[in-house]
Amino acid sequence: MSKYFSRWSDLAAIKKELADRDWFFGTSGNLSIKVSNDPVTFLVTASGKDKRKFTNHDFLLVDSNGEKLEDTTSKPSAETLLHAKIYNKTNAGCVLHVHTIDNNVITELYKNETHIEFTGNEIIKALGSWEQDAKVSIPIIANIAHIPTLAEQFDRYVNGDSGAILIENHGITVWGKDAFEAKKILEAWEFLFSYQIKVATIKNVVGSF
Ligand SMILES: CSC[C@@H](O)[C@@H](O)C(=O)COP(=O)(O)O
Ligand SMILES: [Zn+2]
Repeated sequence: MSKYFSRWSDLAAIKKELADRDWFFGTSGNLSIKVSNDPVTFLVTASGKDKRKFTNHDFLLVDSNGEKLEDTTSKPSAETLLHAKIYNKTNAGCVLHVHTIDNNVITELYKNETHIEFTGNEIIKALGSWEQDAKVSIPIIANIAHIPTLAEQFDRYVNGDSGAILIENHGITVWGKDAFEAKKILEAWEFLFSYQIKVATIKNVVGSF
């Protein structure tokens, strides 16, 4: 099987897992997987589709600028430029972007903060930090409608082969060396967001008595 088809099936598999989690509300979300390094090419989800549905037109191949390399009427994701920033700058092999209630609410809870820090939770090990009392931090950037401007802001925090960035009241983008790692990172952050929101809610309710 060519690399193209093998990567296609890897991306379809992760898309199915995220769809099973119901993380693709209202056509939101976009996913990509690297196909080649030199030149950089990657498969990215087609724009505007319901990512819970599975068709032969779900993904298209694009170049390092996010321009399509296939003769198709499909358009690459509106946020392809964010994926391109990661592949051009790091050795990441997979990028996942989802809008969840938790990843939106957490940015509201930490409005005016540039980062959110988490410590004291076992799931932090899934983010690669194994030491006692490890701290992890995720940046929050403003949600700018003009994608090239958003991509410039986003690029400031693309600093390693794996990582995650929150976009305020929009969603999260994570990346890792392959689909397995990217999904692990995504799930660990979503766990931390959900945990933090529940703790904050309980403390608020208890505090009001
Ligand atoms: C309807 S969700 C809003 C979109 O603008 C975007 O944020 C998104 O995640 C999906 O856009 P897409 O172009 O389908 O990749
Ligand atoms: Zn989005």
